[in-house]
Amino acid sequence: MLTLGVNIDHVATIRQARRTVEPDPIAAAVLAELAGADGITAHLREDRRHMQDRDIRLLRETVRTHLNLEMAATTEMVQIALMIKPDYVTLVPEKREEVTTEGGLDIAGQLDRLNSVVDKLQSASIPVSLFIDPEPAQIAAAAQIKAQFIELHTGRYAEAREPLQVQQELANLAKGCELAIEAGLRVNAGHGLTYWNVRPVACLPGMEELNIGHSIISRAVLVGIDRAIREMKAAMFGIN
Ligand SMILES: CC(=O)[C@@H](O)[C@H](O)COP(=O)(O)O
Ligand SMILES: NCC(=O)COP(=O)(O)O
Repeated sequence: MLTLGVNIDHVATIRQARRTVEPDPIAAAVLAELAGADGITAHLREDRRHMQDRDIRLLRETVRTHLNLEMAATTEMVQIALMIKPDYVTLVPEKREEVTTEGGLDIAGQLDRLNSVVDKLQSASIPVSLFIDPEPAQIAAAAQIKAQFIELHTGRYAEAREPLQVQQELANLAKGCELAIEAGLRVNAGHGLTYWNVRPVACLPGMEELNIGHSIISRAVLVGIDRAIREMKAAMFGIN
């Protein structure tokens, strides 16, 4: 059954705009779970632009579904993950200057380094997901280093505007999903998914979890987080 991981980073983005204590992403996570979130996703960026270390510690104590910690594959982040023990880690590429995560990990280009990070996390019983573009070489590399999951980066699909381009990007995601499952990987997806574009991705055979943040939190500012999450689940499952 397809699940929804609600990414609460942008609750922290609003708090950090004033370096104050509200809104608290921990409260948002509790409300998200009450509204039907199947998991909570949080990205602890190296520059701490939104989530803070304290948030991750408290989320670990309070999340009742599962906690997906998104992080760069750095020594500092691996230490944090080993201490926090999230339910799974998603390794993502990070650039200080980017507005948001611009592309997937180049696993094929840093196989040894990522292999060692995946090993460290898995040795501590933390399953690992790798955030990648739907490219056959990256999928093969993810299988080679024995990650349990990949998360297909849906950014190019979300940004496509011409109908043919949208279809092409969706076909790339479908092919990526199929190749990954054949290679023994479990498949999640996310980035840039909205109420309007989520359904075709939700329908891809074998898709396990969609991680969605910006669109849900944007709607939550206007209609409340409970309604925003219930409406996203309805959009995923094609319920009007
Ligand atoms: C990896 C990913 O797609 C999301 O976690 C995204 O990075 C949300 O955080 P930012 O908006 O800081 O990029
Ligand atoms: N990994 C994707 C994610 O967690 C949420 O991305 P977005 O919906 O905020 O673009």
